[in-house]
Order: sequence, then structure tokens, then C-alpha cells
Amino acid sequence: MVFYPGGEHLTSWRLPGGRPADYVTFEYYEHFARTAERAGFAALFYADELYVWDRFASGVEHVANVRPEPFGLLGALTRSTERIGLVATVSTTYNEPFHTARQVGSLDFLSSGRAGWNLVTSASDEEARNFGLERNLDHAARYRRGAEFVEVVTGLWDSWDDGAIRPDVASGRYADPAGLHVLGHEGEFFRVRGPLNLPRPPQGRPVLFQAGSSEDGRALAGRYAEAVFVPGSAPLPGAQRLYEDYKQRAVANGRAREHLLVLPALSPVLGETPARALEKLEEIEALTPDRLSLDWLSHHLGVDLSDRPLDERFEFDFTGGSNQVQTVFEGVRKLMDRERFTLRELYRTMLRRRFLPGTPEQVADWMTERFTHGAADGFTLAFSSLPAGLEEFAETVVPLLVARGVLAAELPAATLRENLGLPVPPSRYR
Ligand SMILES: Cc1cc2nc3c(=O)[nH]c(=O)nc-3n(C[C@H](O)[C@H](O)[C@H](O)COP(=O)(O)O)c2cc1C
Repeated sequence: MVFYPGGEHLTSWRLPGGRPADYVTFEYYEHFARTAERAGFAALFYADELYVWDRFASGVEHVANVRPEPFGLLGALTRSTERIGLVATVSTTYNEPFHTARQVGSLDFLSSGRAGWNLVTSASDEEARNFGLERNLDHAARYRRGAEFVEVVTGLWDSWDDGAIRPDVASGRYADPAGLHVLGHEGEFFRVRGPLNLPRPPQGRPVLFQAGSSEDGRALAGRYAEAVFVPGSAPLPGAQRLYEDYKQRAVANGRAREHLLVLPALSPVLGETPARALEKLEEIEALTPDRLSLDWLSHHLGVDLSDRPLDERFEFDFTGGSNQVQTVFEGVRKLMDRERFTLRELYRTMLRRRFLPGTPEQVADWMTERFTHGAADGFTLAFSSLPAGLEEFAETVVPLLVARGVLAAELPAATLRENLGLPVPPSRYR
């Protein structure tokens, strides 16, 4: 389950039952984590970015921009939960791998093997400006840095052989020097000697999640990721092709196809009838000012569109490409290749297509079909409203999935790796 504090829609925080004043209180998150664990979710993935969305005034005025940083929060949640995986978002562009190896490795110890990290490359210039740069690294460089980052982090986790640290009070021998490995990494972006001041984590390596469907993003996933978040809105044949593409990339990198899990994003909007579900989605949309939706599209296309007419046919020159989230940029391009849109129709379509309105049965059918027809190994649930969307899903859709035998009634008390069916990777020095 993915969560932005207020929910998946730009203005989900305005929905009835929302608690926008509580986004920095621990109890708010503890309630989600416990509800998700009871419902049998394998992991709670905490989304994060390193900036306030203030390129446009509407972003500051209308978007819930505040949240705690992941490691303090997930560390505290290790005490409130027992089985659910805890996945922290880490920007490989604006972190150092030594810090990340310690943070994620420590979370793995504190949670007894439930840690994961979501590798993001950070897509906004606003983030660059918080770290001494005027502009973000270009897309390809971000992904090269991401790949090198993974090599360094996993290398640092292998610093100590299992069993090398075995304190013997009588002899005064704390560790066996033969079991220590100094990484000595020198690459394009990092020089890291190592070793890490932490033993090898309980899972060997905490589970690596990743999102990003650009060519560079898929290449990185095929090489390193163990679970990948992919857009979920494509019709079944497209979703199957995407699924197979990731599996083939894993195989091309000498990995087993089952060791890269493909988890399409799903944002259900549930109603007792299909009409009621659609009405609920429209209620959410009605809470989003047009200006904010327009600024959202401007952000993703990298051009301020505020002086363009909203209700005339919209034309856009895509040849300049994007240094932002390419998945969204390409999504707009493909949509406009197929159909004509006004600007208003375009942002409405883009913002709507990530949501699946339906009855609990329809949503369970959709999930079951994808799961059993080679399009998903699981799902990344991003709820349109919180906490209500999660509670409603747990009460209505989860029992249907359990009854159909596609979801276990309870999460076994095990590591995140075991719950996801992933093997423990051997140390690179073995
Ligand atoms: C389900 C999902 C969750 C994501 N969560 C985050 C996040 O928490 N922080 C972030 O900076 N980017 C997040 N992203 C964005 C991706 O990490 C990535 O930067 C983006 O998809 C752009 O990659 P691309 O240019 O390869 O398409 C998320 C993407 C998806 C699909």
C-alpha cells in the first residue's frame, strides 16, 4: 500500500473524514499501519519528496505539502506493528549511499527483517534547489547515479560476513577481521571506502522497490529492482505487455522472472453501485480548483500553460522531451496522439485515469483478472481518500479477495522478503 498522507488525489485532504491537521502526528500513521496490517497488506510504502510544490501559487495554497521524513516515522512504526513491511522512499539523487545503507539497514534490524526501500530519482528542479543545484540532473544521469547508488548500498550491506561479528567476552574478541570487507568503491558519482558500521541486515538486503516506466527506469528495474510500481490504468492487453516487458528485462539480466514483482498502481473509489462510485469520484474532482489541475499539467509538461484558453483545442510540441516524470509526459503524448482535447478535457482525463470507480465486486474482479492473467503479481494501492478509503477497502474488497483465494487471510509473521516470496540474496563476497 502506498501512502501520501492525505490520499492519492491532489485535494483528497478536503474529503469528509480527512484529518489534514494531523499529518505530523504519529497516531495518524499508526492507525493506517495497524489497519493495513490487519487487512493483510504485505507492506506499507511511504511516499516522499524533498520539496514543497511551490512552482505555482495554487500548489502552496491547495496541496497538502507537509509530512514527516520516512525513517523516524517508520522506525516508530516498528513498535506499533508486527508483520507488515515498512518501505521508505529514498532519493538516489539527493542522498549519499552510506547514509542510506545505514538508515535502511538499521530499519531492517529494528523491524526484524521488514524493511524495504523505494528508489526514486527525484524529478523536480525544486528538489535540486534544496541541495545546492539550480536544475535537476538530467534524466539519464539521474538513472546512472541511481544504478551506482544501488551498487554502493548493497556493497556496504555486505561489509560483514554473517557470523563475523560474534562478541566473546572471555577472550575479548568482538569480530573476526577475516569476515570484514572494505568496499573501496570509486565510480562516476561516488567514492566510498566502507566498510559499513552495521552487520549484514536480517534480510541480507532489504527489499528494493522502484517506480518509473521510462526506458531508463525500466532498465534500472530489470537490473536491480525486486518489486516495481507500474501505472495501473492501461487496459488488460497493455498491462500484460508491460508486465512481460519487466519480466523479460529481469531475465535478460540473468535473474529469475519471479524475482521481479510487478505491482500496478490501483486507486479504487468504492460505491454500493457503479453509479454511486462514479458520483463519489466526481465529488472528489469537484474539490480540485481548475487552476490547480492546470498547474499540475504545466508542471508535468514543463511549460506554464496558464495563459492558454481552457476550452479550445490544445496543441503541444513534444519534441523538446521532458526532464520531469517521463511516464506522465509520455502518457499525455500518447493520449493526444489518439484523440483531440481541450486543455480542460486533457487535465481532467489525466487526473481521472488513475482512479478506478466501482463496487467492491467490480474492483475485486479487476484485481483478480489482472492477478490471474499475467498482468500483476500484486498491487500498489493508493487510496483516493484517507483514512476512509483504506478502511472501506479492508472491510469490503479484502474479504472478497480472500474468498476467491487470491489473498491470504492473514499475513504470516515473517520477513518482508518471505511474505513477497523473494529469496535472500547471497553476499557478493561469498
Ligand atoms: C506508485 C508510484 C509511487 C511513486 N512514489 C514516489 C515518491 O514517493 N517519491 C518520488 O519522488 N517519486 C515517486 N514516484 C515517481 C517515480 O519514482 C519516478 O520518479 C517517476 O515515475 C519518474 O520516472 P520516469 O521518468 O522513469 O518515468 C512514484 C511513482 C509511482 C508510479
